[in-house]
Amino acid sequence: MNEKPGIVITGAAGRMGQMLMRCVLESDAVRLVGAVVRPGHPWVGRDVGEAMGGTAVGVVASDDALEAFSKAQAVIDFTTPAATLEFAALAAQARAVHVIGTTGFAPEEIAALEPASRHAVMVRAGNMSLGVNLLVQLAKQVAAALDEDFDIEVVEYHHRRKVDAPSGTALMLGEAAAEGRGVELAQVADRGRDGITGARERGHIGFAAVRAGGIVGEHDVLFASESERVILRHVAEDRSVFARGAIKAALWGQDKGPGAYDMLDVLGLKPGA
Ligand SMILES: NC(=O)C1=CN([C@@H]2O[C@H](COP(=O)(O)OP(=O)(O)OC[C@H]3O[C@@H](n4cnc5c(N)ncnc54)[C@H](OP(=O)(O)O)[C@@H]3O)[C@@H](O)[C@H]2O)C=CC1
Ligand SMILES: O=C(O)C1=N[C@H](C(=O)O)C[C@H](O)C1
Repeated sequence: MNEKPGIVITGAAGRMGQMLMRCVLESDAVRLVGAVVRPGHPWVGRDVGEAMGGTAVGVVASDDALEAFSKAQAVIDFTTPAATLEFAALAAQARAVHVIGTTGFAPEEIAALEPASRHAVMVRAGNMSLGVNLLVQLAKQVAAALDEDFDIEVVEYHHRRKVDAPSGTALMLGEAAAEGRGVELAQVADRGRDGITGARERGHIGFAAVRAGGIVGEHDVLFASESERVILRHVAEDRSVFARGAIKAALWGQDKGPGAYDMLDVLGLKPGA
């Protein structure tokens, strides 16, 4: 390919959608070729640069996802589980790399993404930052090194508008800790404690979610015994860290075969890579 890969952003008017468009427009490696918004959205037919309060960039927001995807080499999608399921089928039809940052999927929705990944590259991660993906590996290592005398708790902090809990990142960290311990997260997860819960069960992995103000995203993995504590912590300072990771994934996917991948693949952090 002698041209920079063309990118379509879905959920273009959203918090991540706007950040993604800014980062794609600033990038020397990719170009913005489309922006998809919900049918009936006030941005339909408007130049997205102007819609974001700036100057025109020559890309008009559309509610026709398939038409937009057919002109693109990659679709970057931070929307909702229902929208992402629709976009997965359309991205596969257009043979575009589908980078999925959306979180809050039910297990059956994750399973429903699989058919699309047989036809095109799909990269999905609850967090696209380098730091969190490193932390995932560290959480696994620490969990493997410390026995069940250490209770594991994942604590996450996000802005007041976040709609899903635990965060996608918290679940990635919990999965990694469970893997390090050699257990199934579903068998040991404590989610949503309230009321007379009884004492904490040995070996369980707890989750707690704080929602307040404009917090971009912070995650702690706490390992606590009776006599000491280890805390692994990541703080996202601004949303561009997620957007830059997603662009990296879109570029990485250009020469890969169809399949389901994650950011550990993109960043070369998979054990044995
Ligand atoms: N993996 C990662 O690194 C990160 C993941 N995220 C995740 O990304 C997702 C989005 O977050 P955020 O940007 O804060 O949320 P927003 O609510 O700000 O944005 C979501 C956007 O998706 C749009 N949308 C929903 N359905 C459709 C549809 N069918 N067609 C077109 N557009 C649609 C919404 O439009 P409307 O308002 O009209 O409904 C909205 O503009 C969340 O799941 C979040 O957890 C966030 C940051 C980092
Ligand atoms: O909704 C958000 O904002 C974020 N969502 C992701 C998650 O659910 O982990 C990633 C990041 O923490 C911001």
